[in-house]
Amino acid sequence: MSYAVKEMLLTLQGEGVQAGRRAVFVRFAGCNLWSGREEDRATAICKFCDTDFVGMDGLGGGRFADADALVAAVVAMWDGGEQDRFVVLTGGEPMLQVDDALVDALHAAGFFLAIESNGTLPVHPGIDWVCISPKAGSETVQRSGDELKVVWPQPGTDLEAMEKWGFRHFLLQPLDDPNAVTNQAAAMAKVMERPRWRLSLQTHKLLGLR
Ligand SMILES: C[S@@+](CC[C@H](N)C(=O)[O-])C[C@H]1O[C@@H](n2cnc3c(N)ncnc32)[C@H](O)[C@@H]1O
Ligand SMILES: Nc1nc2[nH]cc(C(=O)O)c2c(=O)[nH]1
Ligand code: SF4
Ligand SMILES: [Mg+2]
Repeated sequence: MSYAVKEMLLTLQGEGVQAGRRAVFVRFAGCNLWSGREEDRATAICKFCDTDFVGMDGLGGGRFADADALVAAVVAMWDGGEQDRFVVLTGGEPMLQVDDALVDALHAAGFFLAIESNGTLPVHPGIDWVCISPKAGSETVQRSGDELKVVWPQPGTDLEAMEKWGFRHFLLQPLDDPNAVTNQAAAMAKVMERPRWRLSLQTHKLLGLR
């Protein structure tokens, strides 16, 4: 299978329990909860997306003919030794494209594989670190993994029900929109009220990283 990649970048994982780790990000093109067009945002299932995932025109992006071609680009972007190789598969929705061939080829190249997924599709069982970020109005079928990262506030979200899901870590990430300061306060207040949850900040935005 070929892969449509919006962009590829070397940066620090900014969010969640792995925040601070050097990582290659592979941002797959396309999502099943929003077209990515601004004129469709108001009617999309996911309305608050902070990401451009349309097309293959970003830095390091393109159409990769097969898993070996994509992994060669990831290795080149890693630009380091063979230890501690870390790749984050994101998007868009990566589970629309991630398959056995890609997971096997990334593992063969020595990478630890993390994914950022909206949970509407089962995550590939070979992924080493599963981050699910559910979206109100969609069905979360992937209810287990390493971290559940809920963007907050998000009307229609039942945190108590989610606490019964099979995750190791439960995170609230303030919604980044024009009300970001209010949203940060709401997320902090919710963590004080429900200590199962901890705060996830988008540290790359605070640091001016991509
Ligand atoms: C752009 S999404 C791509 C991966 C996948 N489609 C998903 O939603 O998990 C990456 C992460 O950014 C989060 N995110 C997107 N827009 C956000 C916003 N405006 N404020 C805070 N987090 C946001 C998502 O919830 C997700 O955890
Ligand atoms: N630095 C950085 N960390 C991230 N963690 C998750 C991201 C994403 O968009 O999936 C992201 C991102 O876009 N940049
Ligand atoms: S599911 Fe993820 S990529 Fe898709 S629109 Fe929502 S935040 Fe953006
Ligand atoms: Mg992002």
